[in-house]
Amino acid sequence: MYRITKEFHFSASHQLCKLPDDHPCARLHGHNYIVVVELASQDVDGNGFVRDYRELAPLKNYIDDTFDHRHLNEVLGHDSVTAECLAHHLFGWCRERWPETTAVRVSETPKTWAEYRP
Ligand SMILES: Nc1nc2c(c(=O)[nH]1)N=C([C@H](O)[C@H](O)COP(=O)(O)OP(=O)(O)OP(=O)(O)O)CN2
Ligand SMILES: [Zn+2]
Repeated sequence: MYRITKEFHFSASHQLCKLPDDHPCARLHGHNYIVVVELASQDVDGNGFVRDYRELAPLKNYIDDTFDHRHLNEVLGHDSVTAECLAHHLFGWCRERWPETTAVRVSETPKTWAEYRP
């Protein structure tokens, strides 16, 4: 099995309104998010690729246009935009376009990662 990953970055605000008032993440705050998409395949194509990294450019465009420097509660229309939620959302977006998508990971801070892998 071959696996490839590509990393994307964006900055955004969010507020986890379901958390208790004394939880710091219940306050409006922001992160420099990192997104990693993973694709896997038993075989490579004639170029030796699972998929050309350059074909993942639409994900960069989607992230830049939809999430970068925006308020994620407004973008996704709810008050619980966790890293898990973002990983799940972006997994669905990628899987629709690239069937070899196996996982999406999202980092909010240098110490944390959430992954969606069905
Ligand atoms: N499972 C999850 N837990 C938390 C999420 C999340 O998306 N999934 N999100 C948050 C906050 O939005 C934010 O990410 C804060 O995380 P935290 O680790 O608390 O960040 P700190 O830098 O404050 O951590 P320190 O331990 O103080 O370094 C919270 N939890
Ligand atoms: Zn946060």
